[in-house]
Parts: sequence; structure tokens; C-alpha cells
Amino acid sequence: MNDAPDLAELERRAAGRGPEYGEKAHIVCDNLVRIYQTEGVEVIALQGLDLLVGEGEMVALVGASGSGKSTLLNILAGLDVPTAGVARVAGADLLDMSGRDRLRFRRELVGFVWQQTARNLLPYLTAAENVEMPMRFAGVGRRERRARAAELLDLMGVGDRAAARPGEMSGGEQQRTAIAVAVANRPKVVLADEPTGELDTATGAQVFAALRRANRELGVTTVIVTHDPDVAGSVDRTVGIRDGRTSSEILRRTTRDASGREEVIAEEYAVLDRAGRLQLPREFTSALEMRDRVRLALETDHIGVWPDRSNDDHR
Ligand SMILES: Nc1ncnc2c1ncn2[C@@H]1O[C@H](COP(=O)(O)OP(=O)(O)OP(=O)(O)O)[C@@H](O)[C@H]1O
Repeated sequence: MNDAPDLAELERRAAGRGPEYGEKAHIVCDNLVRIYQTEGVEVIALQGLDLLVGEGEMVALVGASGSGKSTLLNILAGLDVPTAGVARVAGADLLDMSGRDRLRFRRELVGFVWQQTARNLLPYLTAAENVEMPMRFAGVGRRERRARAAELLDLMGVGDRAAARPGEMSGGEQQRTAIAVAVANRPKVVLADEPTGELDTATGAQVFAALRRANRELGVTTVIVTHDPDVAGSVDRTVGIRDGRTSSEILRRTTRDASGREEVIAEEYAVLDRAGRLQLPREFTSALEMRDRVRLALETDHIGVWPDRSNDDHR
């Protein structure tokens, strides 16, 4: 006898979870787990990551090397399959997808920009031909392809480089062309893994500006993995990943001071998952020497967290 719950039972259990988590979000990660097995050793790259991104949002993902950012991006791109949890992008369920749907998802619903310029563009095609390539796969007619490629290269500020091959373009021009390629098929989501990583500050700023233009003018939801503080500081929302989980978020909003000047206010938040778990920033816990256990108190409008002093008398 097999005691494992059948599909109907799993669906019943899932239905009992109350209102669907992230029902309206464009990207939903719920308790996402990715375990790699290499030579008998398990690496838990994502250990229950939660993330919601709304349609049209532009979000930066930051975190130490090895925290799981690229793993997450590869899953959202449909290139890697999570071990457990929920991952949905633009309505597509990334855990339950046939090979054919996955291919369609990668061709039509997401666009990517990688750090290595060589990975983004075909070296023997011109910039315009590179932008036309995904449209060709999608069966777009020649005239429409040409017009859209020209329009997108213009939007990215590299319209005058349309006839150049990647080897004849600067790194920044190649990355801006890569963004045009990524959005060619009108994807719902663009994923960029360190798009400015190989560029100097000024060129990186131009590439970021091109991504932002794609986000604002084409309305495409954009997720950027970055170590670049200028990029992380320029988006409305920066999500910190620590040890395979979302740990904190910085939200920025623009207001006007008394003299009418614009100022950006950045506020830090901790991510609270459905089970009530949150990660306190390491600087906070180490400043107050918090370890193992903390004391909590519910106040009318906040929760107080204190170091555990209960054993101090016995020491
Ligand atoms: N294909 C793989 N096989 C085995 N382990 C992997 C694989 N890919 C990633 N890992 C491990 O998973 C963890 C998360 O890696 P990941 O590349 O997602 O981190 P990251 O935050 O993107 O790091 P970086 O900023 O250096 O790119 C690391 O411990 C890494 O060694």
C-alpha cells in the first residue's frame, strides 16, 4: 500500500492554504528550494525563498557571492528546475511544465541579459540581425522584424550601430543591443544577471538607463542581479538574498522637501514569510550580541526584540 498523498489530496491541502499567495504578482516564489547534488555532496542553494514582484516593477537582487542569486535567476528564466516550492512567472508554473511549454516560455515570455557580452549576441550577425533573430524564431514577418529591430535599437540609444557586428562595438553598445534582443519578442519579464558587471561606471550607467527605458516604456517587469551599488541604489526596490532566502528589502520613494526639491527616501524592511519567519540584519544582531534566542514583546504598534538576558544571573 502506498501512503503517499494523491494529486487530489495535494490539491485539497493546497486549497486549504487560504488566499493564494501572490495571486496578483507577476513573479511568485513561495518557499522555493533548489538543492544541487555533486559527487554525493548536497548544496542547498535556495532554502525556502519567498519573493513577489508586481507587473511592471523593476527590482534589483543583491547578496554575497554564493547566496543563490544566479540560481534564482536561472529558475525564473526556465533554464533550471527547482527542487520544491512554487515558482510562477507571468502565470507559467515553472515546476510543472512540459519540455515544449518550457521552450515556448523561454522564447516568448522571458528575455535575458547575461554579464558576458559574448553570451548575449551572435558574433557573426550585425546588431540588427541579432535583434531580428528571436523574432525570426517566433515567425514574425521580415518587414515587421526590420522595423521593430530598428525601433528597439533606437530606443536603446544604439540605432547608429545597427550594421555593426559585436566585435566592432564597445561593451556598453553590445549590452544595449543585448537588451534590444531580450525585449524583441515582447516578453513579460526581463532577467539580467550582472548586466553591468564587465563595464566601467559611466558605461554601466548607460546600460542601466537602457534597461530602465525598456522597463518604463515597454512596461516589462525587470529583475536585475547586481553587485553594482549604483544599479542597486537606482531602482525602487532592492531585495537582499542571504543564505538562499530573501532577507531584507530597501524601498525607495521620491518626495519633495520643504523647498520643493526632490529627495529619495530609502527605508529598509525585513521580509516576513507566511510562517512569520524573518531574518534580522546581521549588523543589528551582532551590535546587540543577540544569539540563539531573543525576547519579544508585542506593543500596540510594533514588536520589541531584546537580547536574551534570562541566564545572566546564573553565569
Ligand atoms: N550547478 C551547480 N552545482 C552545484 N552547486 C551549485 C551549482 N550552481 C550553484 N551552486 C551552488 O549554489 C550556491 C548558490 O550559488 P549561486 O551561483 O546561485 O550564487 P550567487 O549569489 O549567484 O553568487 P555570485 O554572486 O558569486 O554569482 C553556491 O554554494 C554554489 O556553489
